[in-house]
Amino acid sequence: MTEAPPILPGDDDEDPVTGRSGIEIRNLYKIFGPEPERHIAAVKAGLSKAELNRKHGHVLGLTDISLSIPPGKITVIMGLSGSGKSTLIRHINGLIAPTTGEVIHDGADVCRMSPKDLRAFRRHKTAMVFQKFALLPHRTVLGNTCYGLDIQGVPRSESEPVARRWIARVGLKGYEGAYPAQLSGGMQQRVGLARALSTDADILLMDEAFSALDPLIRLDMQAILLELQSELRKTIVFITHDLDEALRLGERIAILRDGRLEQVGTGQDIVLRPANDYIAAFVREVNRARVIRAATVARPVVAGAKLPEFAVPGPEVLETVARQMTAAGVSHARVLGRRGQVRGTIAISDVLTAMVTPAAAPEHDLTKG
Ligand SMILES: Nc1ncnc2c1ncn2[C@@H]1O[C@H](COP(=O)(O)OP(=O)(O)OP(=O)(O)O)[C@@H](O)[C@H]1O
Repeated sequence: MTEAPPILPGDDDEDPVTGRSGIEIRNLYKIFGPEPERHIAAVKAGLSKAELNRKHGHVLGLTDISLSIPPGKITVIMGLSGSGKSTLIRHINGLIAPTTGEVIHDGADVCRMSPKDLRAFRRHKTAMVFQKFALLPHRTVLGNTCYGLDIQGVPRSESEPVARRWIARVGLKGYEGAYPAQLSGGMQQRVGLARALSTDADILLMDEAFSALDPLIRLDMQAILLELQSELRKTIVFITHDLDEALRLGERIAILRDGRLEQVGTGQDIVLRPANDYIAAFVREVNRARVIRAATVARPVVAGAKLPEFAVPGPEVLETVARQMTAAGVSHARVLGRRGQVRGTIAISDVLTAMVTPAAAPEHDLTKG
């Protein structure tokens, strides 16, 4: 196949069980200000962000966030500026304590860990990739990549081979001795990624990690992340304010607005079944052909009917399916699941209709079950 790798955020088939623990965020509230506890009851009773600010001079950062972050998947947290994305991700590694609520990982509440346990959790279980790269200017690529292992106390004789491996994996072999100032933005963020991966942390927290990059470099980094993730299956929490990036990367997408969760679901869910007008407006301009997948539009197989010979993968996006069917000169195709099983059939007219008509797609949604 000559196509680019398909965009596969999704609900087509179950992912293999990774055996790792995810993150469970429960009823999280965060009020910023000198006396957050004084106002929590009023906020829980419905005091709005604007009222809290006007009457009491406190800022409501997060309101009643409950979110399951599954292990081994990329969960994207998206929202506009000020919606609470950074505040939420900082709760996950305990950089911020909630006013009330819990962040459970491996049976322990990150918000209530002792300083010692929290330090160990941050160093060994989580790694962060930042928007502004956060590389140390006086360290080489190799020195920066070793940094996470240095603070874990791993000797250089052990950390350097690991770091060199990851430097090669992110495409920077040969640059081990270069300094950050000698690298482009994209290359610096590859170092950021190599540094995060070197620690072997299960949880990768990526805060607008690609937002400072030029569009093409950004696409490149997204592709690198997806490729690495298909093998590593880390628990990744990726923050972005960019819907295209969210749809490309997110196996699960949580949309925040003013500190509240508006919708959580797959990219398909959000584009095809927006929970409210706000989300609908958000996704209106999305290129549906690059989001909706063949399995979503497929019709169930009719017993006894002859199956078309031409086959398309169920997780493939419609843009690619349309191209494949047109190139093959076929009007109908079988739709296959990830394991090669027949999921249904698809007509080119269904593909084209779903690409342009908001209501057309969910009718025969075979992505569930
Ligand atoms: N330390 C703080 N003190 C007071 N208010 C804060 C603090 N940190 C965040 N806030 C407020 O909490 C809300 C959420 O901010 P946050 O930075 O989490 O949003 P964001 O979605 O990450 O925005 P951006 O995309 O601009 O980074 C905003 O109203 C912000 O002003």
